[in-house]
Amino acid sequence: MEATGKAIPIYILAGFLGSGKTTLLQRLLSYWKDNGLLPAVVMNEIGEVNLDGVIVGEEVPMAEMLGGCICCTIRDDLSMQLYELVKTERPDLVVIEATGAANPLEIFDAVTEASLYLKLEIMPMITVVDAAHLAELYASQQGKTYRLMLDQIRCGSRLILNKIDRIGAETRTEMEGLLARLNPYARIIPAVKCEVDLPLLLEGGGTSPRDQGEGDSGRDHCSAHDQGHHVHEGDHEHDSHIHEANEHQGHRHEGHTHTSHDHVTVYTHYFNGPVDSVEFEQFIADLPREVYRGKGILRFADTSSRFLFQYAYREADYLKITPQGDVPDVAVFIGEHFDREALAGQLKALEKNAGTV
Ligand SMILES: Nc1nc2c(ncn2[C@@H]2O[C@H](COP(=O)(O)OP(=O)(O)OP(=O)(O)O)[C@@H](O)[C@H]2O)c(=O)[nH]1
Repeated sequence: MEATGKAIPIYILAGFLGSGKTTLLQRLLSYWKDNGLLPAVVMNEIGEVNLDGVIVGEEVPMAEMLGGCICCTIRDDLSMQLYELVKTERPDLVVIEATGAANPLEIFDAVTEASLYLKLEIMPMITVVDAAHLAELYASQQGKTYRLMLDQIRCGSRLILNKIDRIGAETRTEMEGLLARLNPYARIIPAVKCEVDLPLLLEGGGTSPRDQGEGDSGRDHCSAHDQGHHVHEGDHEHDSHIHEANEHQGHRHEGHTHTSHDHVTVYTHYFNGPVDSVEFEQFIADLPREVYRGKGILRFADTSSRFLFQYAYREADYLKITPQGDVPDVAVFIGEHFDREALAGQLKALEKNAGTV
């Protein structure tokens, strides 16, 4: 067990599904590598395949936790994964990118467990917020997604208000004000594609209430957490808050299925062959509103290339890629209570039209 030596900084990237965590992760990894550091990554995907791993590339040491959410059923694995990663790769720092459906408090708790046998320094938590998505949910003020987003905002020490290209100036001012009210201690950084001043993002400790010796008004979900620079030494004072959060969100810690969060539905589709690009784009455009995230790798019948597609908050993006290694043609859809059978039927029809089944 690691008793001496330098503490390893642990960065937790929080933020709702599709907000831009992987986009930020890519920037951070390049930045650290350019500065001669070896970063390692723990990736958690609620689906069965790690497509973000394909984006990040093979040269970064990575632990994958698939098919569930860190904060629920597989959180006990996180400390083991961290331990293994640190022992085998000896990285200079570790980034944990949790599924966007995760409650950051519970990830924090899982990291705490690892700090019992590894010397870790938990760095200020970075939350990425999809500005357009937040604006829409703020207008309706309801739903589990909105509450989860609020929890993620309250827990961050750095809040990246991302995708400001998708909102107007007035909404941007409104959203910046909202973030400041929800979390008066965090640094708010507006951005497009998470293009932020990285040294500034990473610099300094947290601005947590404890650092400043202030009260914790407005941080009811994260008030017990010092998100600042410190070596975490088995501090358990946050437990009661975590249990509150669990009850509040109706989380279960056992009986894992693909719907480990009661409100989250996941459908993973493995393609039997290429599909028509126009038909697929139409299928994506017609996705029900309950599907809020989609990503995958597939082949189109009309080109020989493979494409990575991304769908987040009603915006789709296609990128030509050549994945390393053996990556299947697959698509993962995540949302709230959508009809998996219907989606499966539509995708099978696309395959049939292209003559692949
Ligand atoms: N319009 C716009 N799109 C963005 C911006 N930042 C990221 N995106 C796109 O949003 C999609 C999701 O980005 P990711 O970085 O994969 O999001 P994520 O939070 O890692 O997603 P999960 O891992 O599924 O939770 C991608 O298609 C990105 O290219 C932005 O500032 N503006």
